[in-house]
Amino acid sequence: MERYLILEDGTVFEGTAFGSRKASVGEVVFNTSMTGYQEILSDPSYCGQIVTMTYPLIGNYGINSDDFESIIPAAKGLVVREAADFPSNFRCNSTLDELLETKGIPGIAEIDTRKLTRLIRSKGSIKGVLTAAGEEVDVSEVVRTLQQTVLPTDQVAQVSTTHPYPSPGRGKRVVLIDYGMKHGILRELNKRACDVIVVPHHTSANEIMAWGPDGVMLSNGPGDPKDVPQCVETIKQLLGEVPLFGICLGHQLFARACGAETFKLKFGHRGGNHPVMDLTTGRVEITSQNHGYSVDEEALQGTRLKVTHTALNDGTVEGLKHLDYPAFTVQYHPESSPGPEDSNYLFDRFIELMTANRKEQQYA
Ligand SMILES: NC(=O)CC[C@H](N)C(=O)O
Repeated sequence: MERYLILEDGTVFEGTAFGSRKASVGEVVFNTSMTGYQEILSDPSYCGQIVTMTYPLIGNYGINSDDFESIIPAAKGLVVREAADFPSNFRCNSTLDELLETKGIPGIAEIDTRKLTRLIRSKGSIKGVLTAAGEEVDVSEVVRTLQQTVLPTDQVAQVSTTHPYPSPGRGKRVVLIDYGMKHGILRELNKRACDVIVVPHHTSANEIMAWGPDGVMLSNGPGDPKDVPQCVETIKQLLGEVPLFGICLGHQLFARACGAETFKLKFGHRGGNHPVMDLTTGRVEITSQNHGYSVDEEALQGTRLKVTHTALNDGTVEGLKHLDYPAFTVQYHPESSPGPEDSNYLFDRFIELMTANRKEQQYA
């Protein structure tokens, strides 16, 4: 059945519908990962976005019960060149088409994803509509409405947990602030025996400290860091009280809490092979990334933040540490899911930081 992807600049892509039959609106972005579509679709940071996969064959190993990064995928749509009809993998228990249908996410196939990606790269991330399957539309009317549409700014509230919950361990007590957490972060902490309490994004610093944490983890999440100023305030209050480790949105919120600025990148970094240099060691990590905003390096002057990592593709800030307090953050995804695991060591660094801080407090 036919379906259209219509962009706010008037470009129309005609393709075939799969997944949910309904229409949807979102910011159209592209991801260059060759595999990992299940993790990408279920990464809550894609809330409100229509994701284009640049790799031409998607769905070929199906969907399994192990690789979800959240229970309810929040992406607004999926755009592919070819959607595999007959997946083959020993873990596969449903098709991509079935998943998208049950979760109410529209998909479009047979799209020239190279052309679409080049368009996004030259014009920047752009609003788009996936039309309802089989429905004829008045393109100029759709474009006009789309141009006037303001996309929601409450994505963090949409995907964060509403109640605190434990993920117990016998090791370090970590309060994990859920701005739209990928399960991979929790998995990495639990793998290191952490006693994790996941809390909603609006939890106050007092409530967090009342759990007696050894450290606080600031998760990834969707949207613009400027849209959640109360989360920035909470981080300000936590800074210096407890070791902090932030990932992606957590990194951006931390930077803002320390007086830095963030800005929107033209088309973002989304993929599984982004090279990042660790400026301390000179070592290059191949990283998994998904972000549309970035910390402004120039605005770091006058703050107590030091750049620890930079992106080799465009030189933007990829890691920060605080010069006075035990706190560090990265823009990329050390939990991978999907992608290379080169930066997994950062979770060990967080454990070491918590241990060192505990010792310092004991002998203070
Ligand atoms: N993965 C993330 O946490 C993304 C952070 C933020 N929403 C951005 O797009 O930059």
